Amino acid sequence: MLETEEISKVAMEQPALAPKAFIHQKFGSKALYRIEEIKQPIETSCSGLPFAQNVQCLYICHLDLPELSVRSDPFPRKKDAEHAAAKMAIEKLGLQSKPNNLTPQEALGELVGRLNGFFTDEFLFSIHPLAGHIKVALRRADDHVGMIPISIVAGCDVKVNNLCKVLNPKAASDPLLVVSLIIRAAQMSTAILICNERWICKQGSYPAGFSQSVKNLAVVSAENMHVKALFIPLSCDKVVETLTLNFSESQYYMEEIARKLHSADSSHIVVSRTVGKAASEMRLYFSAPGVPDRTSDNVERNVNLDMSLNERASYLCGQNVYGDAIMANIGYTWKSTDLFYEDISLSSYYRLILGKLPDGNYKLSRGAILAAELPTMYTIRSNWRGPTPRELLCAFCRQHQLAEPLFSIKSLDGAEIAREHCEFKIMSKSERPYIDVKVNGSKSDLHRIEFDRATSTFRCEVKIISKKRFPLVLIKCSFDDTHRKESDAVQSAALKVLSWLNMYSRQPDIPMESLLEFAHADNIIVSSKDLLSELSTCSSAYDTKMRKNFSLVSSCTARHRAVCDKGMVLCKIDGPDSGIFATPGSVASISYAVVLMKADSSLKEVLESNDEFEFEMGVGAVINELESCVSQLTVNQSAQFIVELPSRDLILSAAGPSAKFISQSSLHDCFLEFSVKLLQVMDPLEDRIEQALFSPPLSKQRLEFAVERINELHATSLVDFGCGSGCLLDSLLDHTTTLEKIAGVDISRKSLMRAAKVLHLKLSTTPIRKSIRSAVLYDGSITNFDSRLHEFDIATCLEVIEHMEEDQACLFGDIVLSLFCPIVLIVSTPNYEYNPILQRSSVLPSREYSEDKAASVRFRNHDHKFEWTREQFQLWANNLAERHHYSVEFSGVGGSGDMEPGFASQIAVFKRASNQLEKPYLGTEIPYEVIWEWNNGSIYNC
Ligand SMILES: C[S@@+](CC[C@H](N)C(=O)[O-])C[C@H]1O[C@@H](n2cnc3c(N)ncnc32)[C@H](O)[C@@H]1O
Ligand SMILES: [Mg+2]
Repeated sequence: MLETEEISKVAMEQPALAPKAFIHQKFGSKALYRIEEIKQPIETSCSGLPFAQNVQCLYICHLDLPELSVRSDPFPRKKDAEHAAAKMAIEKLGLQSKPNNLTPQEALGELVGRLNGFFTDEFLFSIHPLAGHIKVALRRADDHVGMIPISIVAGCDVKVNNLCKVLNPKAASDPLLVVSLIIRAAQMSTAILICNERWICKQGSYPAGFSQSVKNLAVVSAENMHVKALFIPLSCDKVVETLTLNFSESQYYMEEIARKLHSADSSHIVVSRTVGKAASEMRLYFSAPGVPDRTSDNVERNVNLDMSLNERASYLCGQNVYGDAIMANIGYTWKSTDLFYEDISLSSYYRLILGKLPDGNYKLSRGAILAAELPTMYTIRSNWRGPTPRELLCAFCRQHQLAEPLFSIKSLDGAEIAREHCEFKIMSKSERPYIDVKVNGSKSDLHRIEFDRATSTFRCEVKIISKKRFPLVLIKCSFDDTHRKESDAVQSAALKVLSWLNMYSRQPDIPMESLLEFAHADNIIVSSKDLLSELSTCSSAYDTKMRKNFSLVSSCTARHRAVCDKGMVLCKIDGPDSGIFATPGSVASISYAVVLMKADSSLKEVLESNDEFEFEMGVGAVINELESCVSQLTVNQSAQFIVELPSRDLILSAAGPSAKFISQSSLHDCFLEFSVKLLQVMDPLEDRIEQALFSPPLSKQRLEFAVERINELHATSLVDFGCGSGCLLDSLLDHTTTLEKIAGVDISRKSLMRAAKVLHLKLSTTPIRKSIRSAVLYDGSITNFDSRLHEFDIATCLEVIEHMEEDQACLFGDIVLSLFCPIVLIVSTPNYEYNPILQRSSVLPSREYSEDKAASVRFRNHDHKFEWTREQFQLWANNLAERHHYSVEFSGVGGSGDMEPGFASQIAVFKRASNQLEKPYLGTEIPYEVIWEWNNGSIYNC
């Protein structure tokens, strides 16, 4: 169980939102402010002013919201007019989250007053949704003239609901309780009459002739309307279906809903609050189970009621819905007295459910339900697409009636980092703080990393507190984010919590212990029992019933199998190779279409398509198969691949108008076919910097540096450690060198595939240097020794070590010089001291660096695990060289070695002291896997 006291203070101190900010939060760009300027005469012009001031300029603000328009009083300042309009709108819509600090007694008084207001003569001429209901009721020909169902009062007026919540907090989730509270309040009023505990109306009649004038008002405009709605059966085993509500001009629409729900009349119908968007009139309707006396604690009845809780419908609206339910988008609005109605498709229902899942809002707002996935990592703002993790987490909490997440940031300086992370430390004022890393696990062999005191790490803590049992902490996550902006730390932390919640929602039957283990690994503390009870209403949507897969395409033929054993997708690629491809950290722009297909071609429905869709590579922002396919394409190439069907609800969410047809079709033997085209690639930030600021780009300068060393040495064999997509090896083939044998090693299979493609093309088509006799690409980690690469003339390791954990980089150093034993080893890595120049530069294509000038110096790439100063690099290299009898010289590219702060990219060239190895290596260790091999023109391809 987590501590609670400290939280209450923080949460209490949260400032209330200003009216404009509140409107913005609720309606976003749908809130339209228009300022009208009016001139008003001033009665007495002020003496002493040089010109007589006869008129004064005033401003009126018109605020248009989807469901309401208001007009402020005139104000001398535009700002005040806007403020007043926003305040009016909030009051009219009853949006204030809680009437300020009312006692239950005061709330009851206000409730009686509010109800009285609805049954005055003037109210009928106001534009309030309830006025429409009363006007139709006055046209009734039966005994219930002028009477409206009690539940519609709460359904149409948020303020009534809010007052009921003060009377009993359980009213927030229980519309039956709200009905009981309204009855109680109405009984205290002499102006209101309650009939059969179901109807409510004015006590006494409206003035003579009044009813006639009301009848003349247009209430229901069209004749014989047909509105598509949804039927959500009580039993989760029965599917949700569409149904048509038929209205005629003379009929009250609630009566048609009652008829469809097999209820005697509209007074038996209970209405939920609106579902979905702010402007929506979408609600759930159900038959009131028995006499709705919920104010007394009748346990027996509650038990029975629980049995008939419609889980799916309750989850959608966040209120208890009993029995079969109808979801319809219909009602009177604040804008007009006419009945508003809109069809609801089956797909909208599944989208609503999807929107409540932690990753659902991301998929929906990206318009990519089948293609997008919630990314696993937040790298930099400029690479993120769609709502930010923080926005997504806030939306999730709001939807699940959890309190808004609290984020608190703490900045740790270098000294604090060292203090928190290591056992060995010196912290005198004159010395820089440092961490000692053990090399080869030995305490005597320590590698020292020093911190700049100004280097910041941000620790972001996220807390989600229960609204119902305030201030109980349900989730707490503490997360360190090194060398980045505070806002990035917040986003990363929010994403972590979201990802954990996502795991829970995807596998509702996952044992709690495993869930907690995952949480623990991510530094997330969960008050499991309490969290589950808070989220219990979602259990049905998280239920396997809802997320059950269609039967998977077991009969999928070999031709159809998309994913091969190594996680690569087999895709049919069209178009010439343009040489521009997307690597991790870059942003790919693609167009794609997803078609639902049946193996015998009897079904072919386009489910989703996007003409331009951008996503960051390498962070899981799209489904695996799509990322794998895109990584094999070059710009302007297109490809097709197929995948097995995802869950039923996901297909139906994406299906749009065809959802009804699809839900009735057998999806046995169906699969999804993706057609993708790579339109454009935005390079990773590090590459963008290197290309924008250096000419030739640093990668080219590093290559030229290596070629010079190869020629100096007359090297005949070269291995590139961490060869990536083979840039160095490929470019070497364009130079005249003495090389005969080249090899590359990397752990990224995707990069190796690309390298193989490029090298294969060049070696087999261009009449290249005859000198090359063999080329091999290996899949393996450079921290493991493979005897096939023993004693090459030259080894390169360019911009790789900083992508490994620091201890692994140190291990690589030892392995390469003690076991691989090249004559020359070239290692390059960024010079951390050069970063301020890059960050200050105005030529940077990304806004990322220019955004926060005040922030600390950060790494060049989110994937860098460390970046060393010249001193740190030289300390590492000198110690390493000494341990393994190598000499070392320092150089670099970009900038100058003679001027502060040195080269942009620092290079160490290690040379073996003796030409002959003391002990030749005799063993055979071959942990690497050959990915591709070329020998004197004969090709061996894995
Ligand atoms: C920034 S890229 C550099 C690629 C290439 N050397 C160049 O200069 O273009 C870093 C590469 O190191 C690889 N890498 C990281 N850790 C590795 C390891 N332990 N073993 C092999 N390769 C590794 C990554 O997969 C990636 O391809
Ligand atoms: Mg790098």
